[in-house]
Amino acid sequence: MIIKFGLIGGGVMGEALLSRLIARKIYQRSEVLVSEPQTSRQGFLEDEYGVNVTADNRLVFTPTTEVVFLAIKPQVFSAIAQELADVIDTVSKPLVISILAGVTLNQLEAAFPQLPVIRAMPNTPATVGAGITAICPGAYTNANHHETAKKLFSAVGEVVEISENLMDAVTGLSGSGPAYVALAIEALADGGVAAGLPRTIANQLALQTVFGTAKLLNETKIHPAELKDRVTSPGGTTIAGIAQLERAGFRSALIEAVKAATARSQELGK
Ligand SMILES: NC(=O)C1=CN([C@@H]2O[C@H](COP(=O)(O)OP(=O)(O)OC[C@H]3O[C@@H](n4cnc5c(N)ncnc54)[C@H](OP(=O)(O)O)[C@@H]3O)[C@@H](O)[C@H]2O)C=CC1
Ligand SMILES: O=C(O)[C@@H]1CCC=N1
Repeated sequence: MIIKFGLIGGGVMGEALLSRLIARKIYQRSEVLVSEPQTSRQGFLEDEYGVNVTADNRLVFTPTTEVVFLAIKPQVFSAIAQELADVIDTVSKPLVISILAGVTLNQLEAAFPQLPVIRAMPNTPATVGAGITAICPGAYTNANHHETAKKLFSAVGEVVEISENLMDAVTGLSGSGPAYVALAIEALADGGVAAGLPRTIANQLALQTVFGTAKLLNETKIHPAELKDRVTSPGGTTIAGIAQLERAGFRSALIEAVKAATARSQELGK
C-alpha cells in the first residue's frame, strides 16, 4: 500500500475534498488513507470512494505520504497533535494542510515541528465544486507546497491566497457564510408560504432566486447596489420589501453575523 494522501477526519469537509480529489484523479483511490474513529463512517468512505481507512491517525504518516490533511474539529486538535508527536516524519517532510477554524500557523508549526504547513479555510459548496478556499502558507513552505495546496483546493472551487491575520475574517464570511445563505433561503420560502404559496413552489422560487442572483452578479460583474436599483420600481413592490428589511436591521444583522463568527474563530485559536 503506497499512501500519498492522508486525511485525518472523514467528516463533512473531509469527504467533500476527498470526493473531488478522487473524481479528478488527483490521487488514485489506493493512494489515499482516511483516519476516522467511527466504524460506520469508515465503512461508508471505503464503500463510496474505494479508499483505505483506519482508526489510527498515526498511520497516515508513511515514508511516501505527500500531504497530511487535517479535517477534525478544532476542539480535538491538541489531543491529536500529542498523539502524533512521535510519528511525525521529519525525513520525508509531508505537507500538512489544516482547515481547522481558528487554529493558527504558530500552533500548527509547534505541533508539526519542521514540517511545511498551510492553513486553509474552504466552505461547504466545495462538495459540488463551487467552494472558495483561502490559503495561507507557513514559514517552512516553498513554491511547490503552494502549488500543491492550490491544485487540491482548485478541485473544489476557487482559491485565494491571503495573509494569516485575515483568516478569521474569511472564516466568519465565506467559511460560515453558506449557513447564513441557507437560513436566508429557508426564510424567503417561509415568507412565500406565509403569503399563500405551496411549500414546494416557495422552496423552488427562493432557491432559484438566490442562485440566479448570484449567477447574474458573477457573470455581469455589476455592483449589488446597481442590481438592487434595477429591481426596484418607483412606488413598487421591491422598495416596500426593502423598507421592511431596513426597519428589521437586515444589513446590520449580516454585518454583525460575520463579525461574531470572526470573533469566535479568534477565540478558537486561543
Ligand atoms: N463544516 C464546514 O462548513 C467547515 C468546516 N471547517 C473546518 O473543518 C473541520 C471539520 O469540520 P466538519 O467536517 O464540519 O466536521 P465533522 O464533525 O463533520 O468532521 C470531523 C470528523 O473528524 C472525526 N474525528 C473526531 N475525532 C477524531 C480523532 N480523534 N481522530 C480522527 N478523526 C476524528 C469525526 O468523527 P466523529 O463524527 O466520530 O466524531 C468526524 O468524522 C473543522 O475544524 C472546521 O473548523 C472549515 C470550513 C468549513
Ligand atoms: O462553524 C464552524 O466552526 C466551521 C468553520 C467554518 C464553517 N464551519
